[in-house]
This record gives sequence, C-alpha cells and structure tokens, in this order.
Amino acid sequence: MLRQKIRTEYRNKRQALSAQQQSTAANNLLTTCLSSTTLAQAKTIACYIANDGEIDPKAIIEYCWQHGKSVLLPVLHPFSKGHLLFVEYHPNSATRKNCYGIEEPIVTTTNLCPLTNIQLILTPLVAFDAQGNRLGMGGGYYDRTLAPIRRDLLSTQLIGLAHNCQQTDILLTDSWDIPLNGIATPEQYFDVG
Ligand SMILES: Nc1nc2c(c(=O)[nH]1)N(C=O)[C@@H](CNc1ccc(C(=O)N[C@@H](CCC(=O)O)C(=O)O)cc1)CN2
Ligand SMILES: Nc1ncnc2c1ncn2[C@@H]1O[C@H](COP(=O)(O)OP(=O)(O)OP(=O)(O)O)[C@@H](O)[C@H]1O
Repeated sequence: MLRQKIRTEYRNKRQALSAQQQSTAANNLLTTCLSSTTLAQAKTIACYIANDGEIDPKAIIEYCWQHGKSVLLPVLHPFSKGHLLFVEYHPNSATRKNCYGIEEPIVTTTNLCPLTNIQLILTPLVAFDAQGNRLGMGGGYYDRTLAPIRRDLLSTQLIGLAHNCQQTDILLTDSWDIPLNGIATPEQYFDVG
C-alpha cells in the first residue's frame, strides 16, 4: 500500500537526523511558531511529547507555560479504541508510558479537557504537503478524534509540526483525513487557511 511505503520512507528520514540537527530544529521551530499569530492568540493548546524522531515541541510547551497558556497532551482513550483524550499537562504532572512507549499524563477526574475547549492543536505527523494534508503514524487517532472539526462542528485550529525533510509533493487523501490549517517547520510557516 502506497501510504505505508511513504510512512516508512518519512519515518526513516526523521529518525536519521542527528541529536545536533534535532536540537537546532527544535529551537528554530519555536521562532517559526511565534511568527504566526495563531499560537500567540490561543490560550488552550494541545501539543505532544516527541517520539520516533519527531520534531521536539518542548520549547513551545515551555513558552506556553511561561505565558500562562494551558497545555494539553493526547492520551490513548482507555475505553474508546482508536480515540484520544486531551489531558492537562503541567511541569509537575504525573506521567506514564503508553503502549507505544510515549509519555502521557495520568488521567484523573479533574484534568480532562473537552475538545470544544481547545483552541489550537499542534499535531505530530510523519509527512505533509503544502496543501495541508497530513500523514500520521497510521493509527487514525487524530483523524477519529478530530472528526467533529471535519464536519465544521468545532473551530479548533490544527497546525502540524514537522522537520523540513517531512514535506512531500502531494499526499493522496482519504475521506476521513482532517486537513491542517497550517504547518510549522524550523524554516517556514505554511498557512493553508
Ligand atoms: N508523539 C506522539 N504522540 C502521539 C501520537 C504521535 O503520532 N506522536 N499519536 C498519533 O496518532 C497518538 C499515538 N499513536 C501512535 C500510533 C502508532 C504508533 C506506532 O509506533 N505504530 C507502529 C508503527 C506504525 C507504522 O509505521 O505502520 C509501531 O508500533 O511500531 C505510535 C503512536 C497519540 N500520541
Ligand atoms: N473518522 C474515522 N472513523 C473511523 N475510522 C477512521 C477514521 N479516521 C481514520 N480511521 C481509520 O484509521 C485508519 C488509519 O488512518 P490513517 O492512515 O489516515 O491514520 P494517520 O492519520 O496516519 O494516523 P494518526 O491520525 O493516528 O496520526 C484507517 O484505516 C481508517 O480506517
């Protein structure tokens, strides 16, 4: 399947980056994000903990904390298979590793955030194109969870974070794919509306 072939190719590209390249990319990513008004204006922002060579958004999370913004992380839904929950994340949040080895906050009765309260979601991705199409890890987690955005039921903004080497020509899309409003790389911001 073509999608799987592209996924493997682009996972390999990001995994091949050196620690030095990762660190430079992560620092420059914050600068790009700050050039878009979306991050400056949003008060409730979902992000992720880097895994598998993904660009590291740690500096963005720190920036959000310093500027009084509320940060959320995705957590694999404990009952609804293939869906995500978004959970508050603070400097001292208790975390654990999920089944993919990705750190996630422990869900409590008070730290869940409904999708309707999230103004901006910064998504990880494996590959993207300049039209705002996104290829993820293949679990369909973001696509399923964010389906209400596709149906225009939510105004949450979606911005993908990526290394420059994750840009592809044109990605073929499926009916369930949620298009991004923008993509931020260490070099530039693609505004796709
Ligand atoms: N940092 C980060 N957090 C995230 C995601 C992500 O892509 N990145 N997710 C985004 O959905 C969710 C977790 N989904 C994931 C889905 C699959 C695999 C994974 O490693 N899958 C296969 C290989 C996939 C393939 O190449 O076909 C594996 O187990 O090796 C990891 C995370 C929520 N949290
Ligand atoms: N809204 C949805 N409802 C039901 N199934 C879905 C939905 N979105 C995606 N899926 C299923 O999830 C599977 C994986 O989708 P896809 O390859 O687009 O994931 P991805 O975008 O790479 O992953 P992720 O969103 O986790 O980063 C597909 O085979 C599809 O059947």
